[in-house]
Amino acid sequence: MMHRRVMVKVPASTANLGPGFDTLGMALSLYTWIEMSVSSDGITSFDLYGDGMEGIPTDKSNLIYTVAQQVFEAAGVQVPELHVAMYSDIPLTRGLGSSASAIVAALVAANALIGSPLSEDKLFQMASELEGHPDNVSASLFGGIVVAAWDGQRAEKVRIEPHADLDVLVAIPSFQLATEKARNALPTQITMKDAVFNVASSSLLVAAFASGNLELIRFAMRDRLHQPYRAALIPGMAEILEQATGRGALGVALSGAGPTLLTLVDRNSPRKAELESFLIHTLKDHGIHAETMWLKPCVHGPEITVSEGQQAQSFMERIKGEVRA
Ligand SMILES: Nc1ncnc2c1ncn2[C@@H]1O[C@H](COP(=O)(O)OP(=O)(O)O)[C@@H](O)[C@H]1O
Ligand SMILES: N[C@@H](CCOP(=O)(O)O)C(=O)O
Repeated sequence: MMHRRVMVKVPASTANLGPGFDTLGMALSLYTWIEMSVSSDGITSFDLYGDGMEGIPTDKSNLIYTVAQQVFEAAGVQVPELHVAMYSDIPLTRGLGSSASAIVAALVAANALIGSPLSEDKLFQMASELEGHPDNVSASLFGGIVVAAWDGQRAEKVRIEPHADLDVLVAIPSFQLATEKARNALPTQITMKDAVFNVASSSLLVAAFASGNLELIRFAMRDRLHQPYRAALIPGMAEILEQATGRGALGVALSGAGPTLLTLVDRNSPRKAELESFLIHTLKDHGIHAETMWLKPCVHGPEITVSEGQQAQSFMERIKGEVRA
């Protein structure tokens, strides 16, 4: 273990997919990489690469470090000093599951570093508990579309293979919105009518994904549990939710807790450019600058590479062919 290095590549995720609040997730082709090894000089250190890592702690309060220590504790081993290198293409605090991908990366890397004593299910349970909801972590851990339920004690999931024709277009506003803030915007009670609406929509959406019925997505991807309350935090969101399916999207939703807006698109659609322009201009009309990205559902979970001894190439040299920018 002393000279072992574990490289893990973990996908981003979009949670809720509209009506499936805290339940539905889909992995996306946007990634975080971390490399973990036992520190050779007995001091914990971090190399954080790329834009957007400002403010991420480089001491033992770092999320990757604290999650790794929970793995070691659960396995009954002690690895107090680590070296962690990290790079992420997933913008932080935008509703694309950056925290979940970091948690999953830390769990998987730490477990591999000590010879994988913890089962995948144990890592899933720990991830759900750490994130507080299972939707993002299950997508990052298992890939594809995942239906996950967590009762505070135990998480269960079923994975669905995404339809090959599904493309994903996201519009990522330039401002950040912490998940905690967007959760605090939600009411403590909702009407029976709205609850029934969401049970129906979410169930139909899962059935549409499972049966490959892309035409149903538009009708099923509607929500009354969280999106109406979060719309006040994201200028232009209400208009986009209302009009995107008329502009070429199969379905539209707030991605996770936002502020990113997500559309599902048939990859053969002739209206892709129209949709992209509609998203950008609607947000711009509301004073919001946004970056769009065309993504695919990511069909697999973490990719793990374990190596022993020194590496001739640096961390960034090894991943540079795969990063987005
Ligand atoms: N790679 C990372 N390493 C350490 N902390 C991270 C990492 N990625 C995300 N985080 C933490 O997660 C927070 C964002 O989580 P959250 O508000 O749930 O938004 P989202 O998960 O949608 O990006 C960041 O502010 C940071 O504290
Ligand atoms: N179900 C959660 C999902 C939060 O996702 P994130 O990517 O914004 O962290 C919620 O809607 O609060």
